[in-house]
Amino acid sequence: MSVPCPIVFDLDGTLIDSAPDIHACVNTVLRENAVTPLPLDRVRSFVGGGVELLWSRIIAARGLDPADRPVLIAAFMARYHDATALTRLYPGAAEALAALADLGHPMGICTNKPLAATRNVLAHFGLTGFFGAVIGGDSLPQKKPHPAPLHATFAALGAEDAAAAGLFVGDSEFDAGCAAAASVPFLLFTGGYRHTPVEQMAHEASFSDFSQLVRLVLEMRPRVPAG
Ligand SMILES: O=C(O)COP(=O)(O)O
Ligand SMILES: [Mg+2]
Repeated sequence: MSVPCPIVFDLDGTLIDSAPDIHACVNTVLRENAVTPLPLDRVRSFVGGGVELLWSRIIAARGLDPADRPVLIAAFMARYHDATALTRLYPGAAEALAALADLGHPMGICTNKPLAATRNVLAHFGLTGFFGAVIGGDSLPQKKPHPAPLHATFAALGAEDAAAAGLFVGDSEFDAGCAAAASVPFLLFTGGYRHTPVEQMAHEASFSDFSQLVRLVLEMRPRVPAG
């Protein structure tokens, strides 16, 4: 049989719905600074490019002083690094990961979320053992949509030739751009935090429910008997 392909997953908006925790941490910091809180939809629309971009958008939305950015980010990170109480796994995500692991797929995480917060949320949901490589938003100088984090995740899985063999599963424009820049086929989870209509995003296939994922992977990477 052919070797099961490596699969790299995005995290926020793909495996987990973490926007409610991000929203709560943001609003705690805003309240502490006597700034009007932001609605959940607004904060969710700011997620995808990492913590620095999140706060650039919050500062622009609330007309805050950009000079306060480092202090605001530090106050946010003190809460965010272990914030899991309001975060939920998307239905069927854990079952799909287990099924793909049972089929022998090496799996990794490539997220713009900071690494400490990533490791804490993976541990919280009992997912750590599924992933042979975890690259966070602060693991490298570059973040998605730069291709470097995705290349690094596949390399850490021992899959240097990821472009030919691997798959990247994500929810956002940052993921689609990263996959294209890295020449890795992209599976779009349509239930996450994207802004762009599905048909306007570059992707090889899409799914709206994790019960569809294993079949999709097997269709995209059929196991052909060797020889
Ligand atoms: O934290 C973010 O802004 C985005 O994280 P993600 O790359 O897992 O979607
Ligand atoms: Mg995402």
